[in-house]
Amino acid sequence: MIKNVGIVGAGQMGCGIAQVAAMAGYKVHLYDIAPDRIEAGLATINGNMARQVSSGKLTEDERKKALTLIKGSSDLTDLSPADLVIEAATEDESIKRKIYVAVCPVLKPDAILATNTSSLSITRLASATDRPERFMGIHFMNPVPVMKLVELVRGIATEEGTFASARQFVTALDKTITVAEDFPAFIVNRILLPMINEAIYTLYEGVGTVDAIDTAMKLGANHPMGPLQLADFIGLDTCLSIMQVLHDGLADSKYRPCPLLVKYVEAGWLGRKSGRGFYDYRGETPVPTR
Ligand SMILES: CC(=O)CC(=O)SCCNC(=O)CCNC(=O)[C@H](O)C(C)(C)COP(=O)(O)OP(=O)(O)OC[C@H]1O[C@@H](n2cnc3c(N)ncnc32)[C@H](O)[C@@H]1OP(=O)(O)O
Ligand SMILES: NC(=O)C1=CN([C@@H]2O[C@H](COP(=O)(O)OP(=O)(O)OC[C@H]3O[C@@H](n4cnc5c(N)ncnc54)[C@H](OP(=O)(O)O)[C@@H]3O)[C@@H](O)[C@H]2O)C=CC1
Repeated sequence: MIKNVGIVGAGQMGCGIAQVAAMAGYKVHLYDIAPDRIEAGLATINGNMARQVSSGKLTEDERKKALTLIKGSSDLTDLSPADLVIEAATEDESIKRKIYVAVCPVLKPDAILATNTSSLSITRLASATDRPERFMGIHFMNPVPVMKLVELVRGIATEEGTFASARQFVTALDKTITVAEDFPAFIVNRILLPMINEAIYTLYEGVGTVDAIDTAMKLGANHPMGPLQLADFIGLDTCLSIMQVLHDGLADSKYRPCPLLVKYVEAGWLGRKSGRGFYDYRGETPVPTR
């Protein structure tokens, strides 16, 4: 029975997962290596809930109750009471593997460890843990409080009890589950990221400007965000990592990351989270960078 949830990584996804878990009544501990990340994350969660109170989706009492359920620290041992830990750190296999090596000795023997990875092999990540049978992918979508879908992904060793507990947890968050097999980038990103990468090629080849491409897809295909706006929202570092996993894992040149995407990431232009990507967010309204 899951009661205590630990989250590793207080970025946009970790904080979103913390928010929805606390709103469903789970006790949440948010861990990040950087204490300022945790502070900023808790402030974002507070702001999101305050907005929900103003729009009448949440009462002030519910907000206060949910907030008291979330604690944060940079001390890994605070994850020891967790029945389920969801790792939502940077999309980099070596970072995730190091986290598992550090976190496993702290956890209860029967605790479940899950990853929110967008693309990496669950079976390969599981091999860096001491509990492959209690390890799986629980892949939330961004923004977590708004998006209904969660992909569940089993590794080769994932036990049925682990899967059933994850299903029960995600259902309690009022999300809809889809099951994906353990192939690079699963279902959503296998389809979405090549589209985003193609939009970046469209920009790179001068077929259209940032504004033309995003307007075309918003008004011409009824997408809520243009693909370049969405890439900035996801994070260009994450988009590049997913394309690299698709390219390496499926060995097909159609997944070649666009050189312009590589250049933006090398510049540290990671999208909204760093203040600049295909748009510049440092002013009052986002301005296209091309
Ligand atoms: C990379 C991966 O591994 C997988 C992925 O996640 S891929 C990305 C998947 N996500 C998408 O494709 C998102 C596409 N975009 C959208 O659906 C919409 O633009 C959107 C839901 C993000 C915003 O919708 P919108 O109508 O333009 O904005 P807006 O009216 O301001 O917001 C709608 C609601 O969402 C909430 N919201 C918007 N952004 C939010 C955020 N970042 N965090 C929390 N809540 C947010 C708003 O507060 C608002 O809630 P209320 O109705 O309670 O006030
Ligand atoms: N962005 C998206 O749309 C989606 C992302 N995901 C996945 O979720 C995960 C997180 O993505 P997202 O939240 O966007 O990324 P962010 O960059 O917003 O957050 C990642 C967080 O992990 C922290 N971190 C890095 N190394 C460690 C470590 N060793 N221990 C603890 N924390 C660490 C980072 O800190 P610092 O910045 O200080 O390095 C940062 O706070 C990734 O696996 C991503 O693929 C899944 C669905 C959607």
